[in-house]
Amino acid sequence: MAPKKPLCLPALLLPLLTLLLPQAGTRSFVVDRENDRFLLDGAPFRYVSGSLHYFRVPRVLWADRLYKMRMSGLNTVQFYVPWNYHEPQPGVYNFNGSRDLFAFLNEASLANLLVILRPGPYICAEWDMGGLPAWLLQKSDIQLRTSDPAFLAAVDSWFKVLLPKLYPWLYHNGGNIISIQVENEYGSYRACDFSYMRHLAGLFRALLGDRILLFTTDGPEGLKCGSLQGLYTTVDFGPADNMTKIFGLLREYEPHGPLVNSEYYTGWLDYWGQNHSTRSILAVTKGLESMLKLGASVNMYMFHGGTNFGYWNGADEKGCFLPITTSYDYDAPISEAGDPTPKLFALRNVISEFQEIPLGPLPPPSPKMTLGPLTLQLDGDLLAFLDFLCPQGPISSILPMSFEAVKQDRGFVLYRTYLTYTVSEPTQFWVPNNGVHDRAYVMVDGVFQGVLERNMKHQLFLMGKVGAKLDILLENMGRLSFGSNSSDFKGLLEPPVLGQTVLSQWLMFPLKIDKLVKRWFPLQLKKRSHPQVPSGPTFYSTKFPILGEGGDTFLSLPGWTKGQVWINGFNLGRYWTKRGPQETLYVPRPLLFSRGALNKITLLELENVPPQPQVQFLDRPILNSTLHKTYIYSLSADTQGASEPMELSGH
Ligand SMILES: CCCCNC(=S)N1C[C@H](O)[C@@H](O)[C@@H](O)[C@H]1CO
Repeated sequence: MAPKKPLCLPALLLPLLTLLLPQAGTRSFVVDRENDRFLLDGAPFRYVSGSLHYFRVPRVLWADRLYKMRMSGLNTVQFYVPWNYHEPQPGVYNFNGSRDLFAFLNEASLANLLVILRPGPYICAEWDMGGLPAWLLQKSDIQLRTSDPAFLAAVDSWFKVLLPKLYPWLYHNGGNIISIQVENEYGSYRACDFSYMRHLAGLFRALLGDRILLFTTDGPEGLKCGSLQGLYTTVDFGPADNMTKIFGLLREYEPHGPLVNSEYYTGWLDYWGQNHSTRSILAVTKGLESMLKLGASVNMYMFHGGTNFGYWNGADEKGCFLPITTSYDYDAPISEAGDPTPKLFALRNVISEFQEIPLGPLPPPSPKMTLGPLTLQLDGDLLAFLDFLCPQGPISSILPMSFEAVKQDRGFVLYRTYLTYTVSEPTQFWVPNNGVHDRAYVMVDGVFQGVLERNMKHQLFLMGKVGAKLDILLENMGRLSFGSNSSDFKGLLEPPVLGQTVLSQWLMFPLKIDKLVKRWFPLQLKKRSHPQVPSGPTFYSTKFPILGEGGDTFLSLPGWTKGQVWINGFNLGRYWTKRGPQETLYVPRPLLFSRGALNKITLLELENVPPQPQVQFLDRPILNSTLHKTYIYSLSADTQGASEPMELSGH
């Protein structure tokens, strides 16, 4: 059902346009307030929906996942549109390949699924900066998610590109989008800026017409600041919450119309360094059954979680800085590898009590593959490839500059200075005001000295001769996606101190590591320098064939500490074996070459390489490893002294 692309007509002509589109007059999705229900084409309709994020699933697997959702008994799929995934620089738009949102809409249509679309501009989803583009922070005083004119100008510019493209996909225009959410849990944000929400509502109406159902979603505590006249109010809550109480609260905002839970949590997210989260099948199914009995429409968040490939994970800050893991399995009904779980069959049984589900079996789990162990070869330390990693050369400044100031959104920046005097005794090296955002790997003349981490209490002591090179590789571990501190600047935000001396005269090297790794594959760059003893940020790689057809697999990195992985040039995401709870990375079968063709795996190990630099491919994931408690510290004011490790409270 690929509707024809509309002309880009002025908004006032939109209503006329709908009469020209095929089937436009006969299709409708509306709220029937008299009978507390939705009507689809005039008939009573309740959606049973699931969340799946196209930006967390390789495009070649979209159809497979959507088919499984349909066969589970869902009639609708809900997904966000991350602004930062589609507008990498101001005015530069990308809707191609894995970013082709319209191809995803079409796949949903082919799977006979209606769509609930959530374009933000802020989305959260544990996604980097909650979906907002990092380049907004180049105006360092911008007030995100408010009626700040600078923020609204960027929002307007983005939505004037996106929303007209969605117009033909609206249900009443012949498409499959039945409703669109404005912002996301705005009531949980500190600003409570009603002129901002009114601006968004006006913009959506102007660009989408007045027939599409616009709604808001908030937790029970957010309804006051998150709901708005003219937008249908919905709530989100999980199996452990008091449904009766929360729906009662909702009725204070929507006395009539269908009850809607827009995010019924089937599982939960994971943070590096915290225990793996799960939600019981019994609790999740009981809650769904209760809501369906009430006639409520429900979206299960997540129905299929997928993966935070690359650097796309977001973060949370609860005392410690808590990056989200690479896996977004979410203990969801469909696993990260796309396999049906016992939770899915249990939910399918519940759904079948209330509405017809498609006949036929759910597809079985996909074939899995084991391989290895593979021994990796040392390509060289990261510093050896600096010319390739930063071909345009460094930016020089007296004080260190942030990622935003050097226009690097994610990944790594190398900060370099030279000792202007000899430090003959081990001398404390630190960054005031918790100024490491987020992890610093410190080297003196190329020799790894150790790590400083945001909100953690590490102590480093350095020595060096006058003129010694002091290098700090700064890692952006993902921008805060939730909470009030939404302007999460990255980099060395304060000049480091050695003993009593504030270090100045810095060179900043924004590193284009992904470009280098892609160039390596299939080319093998000549080693730039004789590799030193492997320590600190170091590249390793190897090539390997898959003799048979192969299958999905899970990369295990026993003994490695922390870093980034690429397979055939694709950035698979972060690993942090030493911190857990995730110990394996999902490798989708379509990333791999089979029948003997050579694949290439490249690691950037940031800390310490194991004596045996080997990796393995397993036929099952390990997402709940025992945490290494030494890596969990309390937060304290100065964050510079050692503290006793403690376990953070899980969710
Ligand atoms: C640590 C949770 C931060 C708040 N987010 C919550 S409650 N959630 C609601 C939010 O709308 C959604 O995008 C997800 O972020 C979800 C948690 O998976």
